[in-house]
Amino acid sequence: MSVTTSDADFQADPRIANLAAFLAIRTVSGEGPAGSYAEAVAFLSGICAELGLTTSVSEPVANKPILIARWPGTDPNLRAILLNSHYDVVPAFPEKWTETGGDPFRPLIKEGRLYGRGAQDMKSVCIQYLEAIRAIQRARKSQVSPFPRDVVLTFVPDEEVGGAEGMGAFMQTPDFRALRLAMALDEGLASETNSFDVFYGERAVWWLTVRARDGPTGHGSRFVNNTATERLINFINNAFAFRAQQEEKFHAGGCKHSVAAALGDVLTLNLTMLKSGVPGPAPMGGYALNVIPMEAEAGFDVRIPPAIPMAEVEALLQRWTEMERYAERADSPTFEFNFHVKTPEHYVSQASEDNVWWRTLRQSVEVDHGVPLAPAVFPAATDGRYLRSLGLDVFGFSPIRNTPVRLHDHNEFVFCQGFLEGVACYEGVIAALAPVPANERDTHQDNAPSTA
Ligand SMILES: CSCC[C@H](NC(C)=O)C(=O)O
Ligand SMILES: [Zn+2]
Ligand SMILES: [Zn+2]
Repeated sequence: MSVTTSDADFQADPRIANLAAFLAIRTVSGEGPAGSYAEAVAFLSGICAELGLTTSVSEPVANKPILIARWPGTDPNLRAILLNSHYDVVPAFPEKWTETGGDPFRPLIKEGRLYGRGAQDMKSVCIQYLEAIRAIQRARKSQVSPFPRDVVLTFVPDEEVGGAEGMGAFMQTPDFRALRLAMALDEGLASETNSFDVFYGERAVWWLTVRARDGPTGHGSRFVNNTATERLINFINNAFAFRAQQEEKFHAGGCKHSVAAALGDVLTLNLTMLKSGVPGPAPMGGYALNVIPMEAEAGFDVRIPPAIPMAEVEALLQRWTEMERYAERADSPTFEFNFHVKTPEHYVSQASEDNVWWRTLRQSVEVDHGVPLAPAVFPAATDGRYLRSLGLDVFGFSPIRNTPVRLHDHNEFVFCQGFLEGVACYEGVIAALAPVPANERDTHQDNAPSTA
């Protein structure tokens, strides 16, 4: 992307100024008391008021406000288009933010880039939605929507910590049901290529601990076999062998997508916790190092692509506990699985031409805006899974391209020019989706609460 505008020009652009001001609000999820959540909602409400949008706040969990804004359309019988975004961000390590002088919450424009925590994930999208509506209103010299469908915006907290007290709680409320949604746009990822990545589904998340318990013990000077640690290590090695196959598949997959998007096609499994040992005296490192522990535990983050059935992974977990040479022994440790997060099923929206929402989005972005779309499975979990679990078509789309993926990373930034391109892109997308006539895909969805 050639940058011809100076940093001073970008600084003077009120759309970029709005993003910079929003980036300065410290909305780190989990950093209570949630004063900054309220500040973010007040800030966004101010912009909504400028645009004449009706707003309300839903607070199913105290101090975790969801801002709802509505741009009413001309036909109240039609279901609404939802533009969802989260306003919380992940923590940052100030000393690593070399581009902003050590403060991730002091946004800075430098060489056409706007730095700040949340620049990609996903405060840029929050502001792009609003600025796109402003642009449509300006072009028409009216704040009254010309489109049949309502456009609803939801700005939610806590996505970064799993969304249970954000979108997860909100979708159970009458406030959510009152939205009467037809489909939704939600977050995507920055793309390192010239295309925009668009996500029609997500990998399922399994966070589990595996415990081998009641194994043989004894003196650390002897050959004690079939122990909890040995069996757990074997389990881990089996898991890692499968992981290696998946990694090979990932590398063989070519470069159709950015790395992050290509992850959506394979299963990843990482060992994120490991513990064992018998407590002992401090001089021995706090462990009785000459006693064989009867128990060992490992924790894993597993992400399962829609192409791999969950039952297959369940069967693998069982198989990895088996170790042929100890099959007949009575002293084998018992394996216990504890799932701390377990996405129950894959929710996938149809990214094909016979889905009117996909067709309309694709035409708007590819044909009208001239940017290719690369459909993919989101590698991690977003609030999109809650919405998809209701049967809604959801497309994860952050119109940021030719940009290194810096979400959750130091010196997160967007190109100012790219941010403005995204505003123009959403102008077209909103103008394309909001007039879609009643169709078979928006009459059967009742947006009822779900237990997902
Ligand atoms: C179980 S919810 C976890 C949510 C988190 N989302 C992101 C986008 O990092 C993740 O995928 O780890
Ligand atoms: Zn995000
Ligand atoms: Zn995130």
